[in-house]
Amino acid sequence: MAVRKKAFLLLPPLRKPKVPWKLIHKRSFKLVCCQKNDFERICRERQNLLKSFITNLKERYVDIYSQILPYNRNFRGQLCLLLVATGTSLASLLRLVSCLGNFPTLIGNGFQSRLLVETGKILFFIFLRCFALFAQDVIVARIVTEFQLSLRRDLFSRLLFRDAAFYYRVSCGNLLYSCTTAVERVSKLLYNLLHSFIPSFLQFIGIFVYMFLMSPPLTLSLICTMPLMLFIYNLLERILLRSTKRLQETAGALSSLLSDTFRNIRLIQSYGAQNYMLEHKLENILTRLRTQSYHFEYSKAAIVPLVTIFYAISVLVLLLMSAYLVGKGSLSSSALLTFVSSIAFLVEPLQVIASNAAEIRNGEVAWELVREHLHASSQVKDFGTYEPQKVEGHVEFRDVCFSYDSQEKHISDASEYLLSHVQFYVPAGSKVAIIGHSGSGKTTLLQLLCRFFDPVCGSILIDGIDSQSMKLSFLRKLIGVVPQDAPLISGTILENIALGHFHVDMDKVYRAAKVANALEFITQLEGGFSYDVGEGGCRLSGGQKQRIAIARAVYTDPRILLFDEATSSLDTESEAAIQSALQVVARNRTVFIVAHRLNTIQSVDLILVLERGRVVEFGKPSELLEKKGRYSELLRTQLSESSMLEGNTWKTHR
Ligand SMILES: Nc1ncnc2c1ncn2[C@@H]1O[C@H](COP(=O)(O)OP(=O)(O)OP(=O)(O)O)[C@@H](O)[C@H]1O
Repeated sequence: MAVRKKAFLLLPPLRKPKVPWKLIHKRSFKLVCCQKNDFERICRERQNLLKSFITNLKERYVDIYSQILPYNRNFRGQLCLLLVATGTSLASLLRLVSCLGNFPTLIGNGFQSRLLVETGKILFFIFLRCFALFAQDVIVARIVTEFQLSLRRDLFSRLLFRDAAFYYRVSCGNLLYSCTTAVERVSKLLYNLLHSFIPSFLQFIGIFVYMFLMSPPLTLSLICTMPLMLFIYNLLERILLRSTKRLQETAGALSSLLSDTFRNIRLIQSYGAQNYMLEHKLENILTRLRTQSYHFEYSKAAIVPLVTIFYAISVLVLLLMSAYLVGKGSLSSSALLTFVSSIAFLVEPLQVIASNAAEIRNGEVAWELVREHLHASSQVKDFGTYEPQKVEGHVEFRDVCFSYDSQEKHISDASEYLLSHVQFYVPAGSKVAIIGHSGSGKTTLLQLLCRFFDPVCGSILIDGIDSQSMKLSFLRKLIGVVPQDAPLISGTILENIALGHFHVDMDKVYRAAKVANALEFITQLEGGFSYDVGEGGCRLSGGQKQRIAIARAVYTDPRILLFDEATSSLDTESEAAIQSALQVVARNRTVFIVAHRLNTIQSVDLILVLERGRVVEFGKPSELLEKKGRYSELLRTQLSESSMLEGNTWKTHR
């Protein structure tokens, strides 16, 4: 027992994944110096290390592939065909080797019939193997193409339904990278796995068993260098894994930079920031990319030569061993010839596996990224089922608190909330203006109403029903939104007004455009409703974009309308057009207007004043004016500012 204990302590420390080397050395040093009564604790520690080592292996080799392989729905049938083709190619190879082994005994006896039969057999098996390899290629190509398409579809559909918090957290470049390059890399991984890795592995096992049955001592001498080779291979794989991860992170950053640059190209050009973007931003990433690419390529390049060196050493050991065995008379020279001809077929799969190692690692890292997007859960849950026949549009906020980072940290103090104990009731059909300083939480309040985020506490009720108990798609149809920046998608005006509708009702489109005060300018555009608005609506003015966004919100005839006002950036004519559109649109609907300029909200029924996330005033405009509180103060400040501005303008004109 004591000897066993000592032996156990002298074992090299098991490597726990992600434990730095220094720590491992410290640990092994402690192991050697420890007291005997610490033995049980050390045993437990080692068992845990072993467990985590096995879990790590399982995660890498079993879990990843068990998730990727069944991804394709029609996978099983095609996989069976692939197994048949692989089996046929392997069997024909083994038969080929054995036929080649018979050949030396037939040489020297002229063209006898057996020689012809053996030649015919060899030809047949060569053809059979070539046909099986062709079938393998075709089946793998079909599996991989189907896999790639269904993975792209699935990823895109998951991303379309992700919540707003996700899109604030993950960069656009990362998402582009995941949907394009990462998917291609995972497909390449599957291709390598089915086309090279599994057939090569099966070929290796088949030839190995065949050789072992022929001569166990020679086979063992051949593989005596294998543990060392596997160790080196494993080490290189780890290095590859690390550099692949870094490389993919940098590639994601590059995609982010590119999408950011092209989206904001006019801003960059107008500030003359092209050289800054090129020499500072891009150069930084390219330098990182260069270093990481070299690191990756060097490790990749080292794999095949190392495998070949170990192969050469194994062959030398084999030659020595065979000389000894032939000399002793326990191995015939024809058996030796068959054995040697088999070695080429044994080494070929090893080289294939080694040369594909880098791409397999690349694919595994890309899969981690894709899997994260596929399986991460949304913070906003769609558990509600309630879909009432008729909705009036009464809206109530009941003691609502909210913070954007409530998911990351626990909030104990109410003052840390962005919106704190917000409480108000808006009867159906009312027009409410939400006012307050920039950053006071006005837009956030509207985002909560649409359930882009859920409150940390309290509830939001529509017609007295908690909005979380309603089906999310129903709730979103109930609410029309005109955001501050009035975003448009690339396509025609028609597509933008009837966004998301497969069947377009042209009468409704005309009516929506008319009430949004957009019909006149649309009919003047070339192609009218078929006019292409360009990427993000870049071929329209700010006021035109706003009016199309209003028409879009009206098209679905929502009970509640949210308007995040951005009229301050428009000229007086566009602003007047939008204001009059709003007057029409607002009829018979509950409307929330985030107002930045108080002169635009003279005809509202209620005013809600937000200050640092708290409702400081709520009521009819006349009541609030009488009260002489925050609203009248804000109104006075804005009026004096605008009269000063007008005075300045007048002076300049003079
Ligand atoms: N996705 C987000 N993640 C973290 N913080 C956010 C996020 N969106 C907004 N904020 C922060 O929340 C606060 C309120 O933002 P919000 O857009 O609601 O203000 P606002 O009153 O509408 O401002 P403005 O009048 O300037 O549009 C701001 O301090 C802002 O920095």
